[in-house]
Amino acid sequence: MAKTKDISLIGVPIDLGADRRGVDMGPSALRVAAIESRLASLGYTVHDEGDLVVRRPSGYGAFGPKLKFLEEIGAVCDELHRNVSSAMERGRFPLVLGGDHSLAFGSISGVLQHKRSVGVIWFDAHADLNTDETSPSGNIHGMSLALALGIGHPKLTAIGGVDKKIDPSKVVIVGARSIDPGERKLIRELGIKVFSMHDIDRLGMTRVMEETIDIVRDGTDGVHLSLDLDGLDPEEAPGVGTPVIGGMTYREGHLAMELLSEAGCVVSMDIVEVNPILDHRNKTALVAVELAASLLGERIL
Ligand SMILES: NC(=[NH2+])NCCC[C@H](N)C(=O)O
Ligand SMILES: [Mn+2]
Ligand SMILES: [Mn+2]
Repeated sequence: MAKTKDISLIGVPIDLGADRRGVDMGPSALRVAAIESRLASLGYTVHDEGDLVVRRPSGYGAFGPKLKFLEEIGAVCDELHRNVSSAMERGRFPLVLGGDHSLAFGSISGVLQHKRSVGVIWFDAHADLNTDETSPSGNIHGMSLALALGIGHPKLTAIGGVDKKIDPSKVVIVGARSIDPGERKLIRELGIKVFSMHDIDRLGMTRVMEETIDIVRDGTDGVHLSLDLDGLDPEEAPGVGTPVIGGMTYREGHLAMELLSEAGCVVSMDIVEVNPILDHRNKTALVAVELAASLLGERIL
């Protein structure tokens, strides 16, 4: 699908944005699941750029339990912003291997450096639209979409340049089934389009993705896909830290990727929340690699 034939794999071994430890081993689990050779078999030249360095904290840090590990997460997102940006500068497709979902505002700000306007598809059981004021947990992985919209702690929203953020009318959340009260309020205020599991059940994935693609592609010059594995049902993707029952099936996930691949609009991607400690025989990383391969052009026939 993508016009670019070079992919940069950027590992971000961070688990500080979430409560359950172990998601920092996600990049390794995805490599063990053969992400590099799978994408190479589709004709891409894959450049594995290794992992970013994540500082080890001693406590929650200066901002306390309402914004846990803000300094370390901010530092790694700043670094990721530079890495994604330089991959795009070299004409490569940045594929970010997480790590928890806090990293996404770093990758999105990197993409924004190169595009006038970017659409975002947030594939997730959650909305990740909390701020330090609304978050029930203080975990930054539940705040990253809000941060990408420029909402949240200024120390984090400043990453990548304050003036350029994504437009809420160009964001679509797909697969949501666990939304906090403050997030619901923000979704209404900003008019963010959400296809919840209820909508997927009623409309079917084909219609959901057709409408999603229309929204994110219209008036933008590229789409960032942020794929949180907990969007899938825990039956298909058990290795995640915040599983929510009633998610997408394996086929629904694939169909979404195949339709996106046909649309040819995705320019960058995150794979996040793969936690091998909670997984069964690397099942979740293997599914993630399947989905990435579908997105990047693999077909049944
Ligand atoms: N990326 C994720 N898995 N986010 C889960 C967020 C859970 C909850 N909404 C919170 O803010 O704490
Ligand atoms: Mn998420
Ligand atoms: Mn999630």
